[in-house]
Amino acid sequence: MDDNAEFYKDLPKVELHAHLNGSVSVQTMEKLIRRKPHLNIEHSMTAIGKGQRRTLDECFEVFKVIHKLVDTEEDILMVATDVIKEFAADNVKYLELRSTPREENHTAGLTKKSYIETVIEAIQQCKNEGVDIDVRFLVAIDRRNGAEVAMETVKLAEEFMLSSGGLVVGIDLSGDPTVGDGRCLLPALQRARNSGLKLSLHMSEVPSQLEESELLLNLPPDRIGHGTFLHPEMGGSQSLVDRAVKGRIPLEICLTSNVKGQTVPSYSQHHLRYWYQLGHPCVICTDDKGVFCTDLSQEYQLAASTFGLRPDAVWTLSERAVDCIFAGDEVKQQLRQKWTELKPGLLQGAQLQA
Ligand SMILES: CNc1ncnc2c1ncn2[C@@H]1O[C@H](COP(=O)(O)O)[C@@H](O)[C@H]1O
Ligand SMILES: [Zn+2]
Repeated sequence: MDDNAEFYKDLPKVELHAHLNGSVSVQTMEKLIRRKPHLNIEHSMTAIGKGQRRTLDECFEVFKVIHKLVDTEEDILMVATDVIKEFAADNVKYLELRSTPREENHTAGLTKKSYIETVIEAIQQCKNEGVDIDVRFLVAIDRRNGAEVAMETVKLAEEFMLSSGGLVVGIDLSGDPTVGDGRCLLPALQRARNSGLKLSLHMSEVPSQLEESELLLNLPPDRIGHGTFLHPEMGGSQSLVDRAVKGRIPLEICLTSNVKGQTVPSYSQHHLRYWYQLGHPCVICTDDKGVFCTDLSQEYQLAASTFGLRPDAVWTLSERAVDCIFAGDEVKQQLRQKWTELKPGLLQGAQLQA
């Protein structure tokens, strides 16, 4: 990696693909482990360090461990405020957090509703404290839980879309891609779309999801998570690519997540190359900054060093991400203004160093 780390850190950024419980930092994890010593959980069980890789299956085991540590309103409030502040410290100016509402029978009071309320409370607390970041929330559907839970989740999201003052903006479809069938989730996703919730769907994160991806693309989604195996060279199809291109449906790109989860063999073989060369909207994201030990600055730096992007191209990548956010035009305008103000100082500095 080049030593121009400061440029990537100072770059104003937009984060659109961050799972709350995958984004928990080492520092926050320490606090959680101290709260629940009886669980005998060690750091090595909650993160995948430098140079390490896991199968995607093993990644999903990590989430199970983290969920044991984060199972009360108090935990969720702490985790969410810490995560928001960490993104802000990394110069993320706009963040869409996503999380799967859980109810925990053994802990008094945690319901799916209070789960969402607690995340919203964290967002509001950060706002009241003047943390310099605009945060929105996507309510997540875990595909393994089936059609009924998906519908229930959409109804909850609809309620909060109306009552949260614009904080809940959409739905995420995620969870272990090797489990469950996206087909049965279509009615819930369709309903979400009709009610004005935006859709960000994990699609073709693993091979042989061709049919499912076709159905999901018919909705269509507002953004695609990963899309690793959509294109023909990866066993996808030209018609899938054509549809994504025609709809200009942005791809959320998570380099380290894909390499550490071994769905992509190496950074240089990442599908960002394919889509970037097409001129398709691609947004650099972290996915799970805690689990994969990264941050958004590092992901931008990796994209630049892997694909030879000069500072002005990196700037354009971060600026274009603003076009892909789910919040309305007014927010987009405010962000564009911010980017315009910051541009001269940052690019001049980068050119001098280059
Ligand atoms: C690595 N690639 C991935 N693919 C699919 N889903 C993923 C994921 N990474 C995270 N999640 C989803 O996010 C949950 C954890 O955050 P929340 O408890 O919701 O905040 C995981 O349980 C999974 O459903
Ligand atoms: Zn994801």
